[in-house]
Amino acid sequence: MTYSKQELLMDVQGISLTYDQLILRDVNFRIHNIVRPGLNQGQVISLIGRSGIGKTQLFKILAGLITPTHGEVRIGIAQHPVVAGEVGVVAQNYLLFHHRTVEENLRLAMRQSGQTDKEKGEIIATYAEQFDLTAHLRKYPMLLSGGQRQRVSILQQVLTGNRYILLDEPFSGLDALMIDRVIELLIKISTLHELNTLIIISHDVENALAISDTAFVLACEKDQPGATITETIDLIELGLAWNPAIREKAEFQHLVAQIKHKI
Ligand SMILES: Nc1ncnc2c1ncn2[C@@H]1O[C@H](COP(=O)(O)OP(=O)(O)OP(=O)(O)O)[C@@H](O)[C@H]1O
Repeated sequence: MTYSKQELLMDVQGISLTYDQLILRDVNFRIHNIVRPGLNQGQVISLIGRSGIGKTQLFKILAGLITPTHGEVRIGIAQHPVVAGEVGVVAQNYLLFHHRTVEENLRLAMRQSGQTDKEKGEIIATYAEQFDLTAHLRKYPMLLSGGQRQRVSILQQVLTGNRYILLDEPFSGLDALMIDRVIELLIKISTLHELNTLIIISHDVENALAISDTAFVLACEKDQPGATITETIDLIELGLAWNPAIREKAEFQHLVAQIKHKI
C-alpha cells in the first residue's frame, strides 16, 4: 500500500493533569498527515482506554476546553497552540439546541461560513441525504433516536468546516447495525478532505481499531500514578487499516484480544 506520512497536524507534548490526584501523566503523541496517491486520505486516530482512566479529560485538553497542568497541544500546519473552537467536538450527549429544528441546528453550525441562506439550504440538503437525515430536518432533536441525534451532531461539525473532529465514545448506546453505519459515515468524512482528522476516544477496542489508521492506548503503568500512552498501534504498517472487512481477518481479531488485555 503506497502512502507517506507528511506534515505534523497535531503535536501533544508532555500533557499532565492533576486534580486532587494525578489523572494524566506525560501524555505524548503526534498525528501526521497521511498521503495516498490519487486519494483524499484523511486521518482517523483512536485513543483507547478503560472507563474512568481520564479519556474525557484528555478529550477536553485536545479540544482546548481545559488547560492541562503541564504540557501543550499544537495543531495545524503552522503548529500553533490549540484554541477552543478550532477542534469540533461530538460529545457523548450530542449537544443540540432542543428548541430549534434539526435544520436550524445545522444552519447555526454554518453561521460563519459566509454563504447565503439559499446556499446553506442546498448544502444541508445534500449532506442530509448522505447522512440519512432528509426526513428529519423539520423535527426537533427530542423526536430523534440516539443514532439520528448523533448523525446531526457529527454533521454539525462537518458543516462548521473544522478539519479536526473529536468524538467521545461514538459507539456507545448504538446497536451493531448503527455502529456499522456510523463507522461508514466517519470513514466517508475522513476522505472528504486531505486534512480531515478524526480523533475517536473510546473504550470499545474492536470498533475503535476497525476504523483507525493509528491507535494509542491510554492506561496506567505498573506502580505509577496517572494514565499515559502505553502503546502506539500503527494499523497501516500492520496491514490492518482502510479495509471495511477487517474484522474477518484473524490478525485483526488477535490484535483486538491483545489490546483488550492491556487496557
Ligand atoms: N473536575 C474534576 N475534579 C476532580 N476530579 C475529576 C474532575 N473531572 C474528572 N475527575 C476525575 O478524573 C478521572 C478521569 O475522569 P474522565 O471523565 O476523564 O474518565 P473517562 O476515562 O472519560 O471515563 P468514562 O469513560 O467513564 O467517562 C476520574 O477519576 C474522575 O473522577
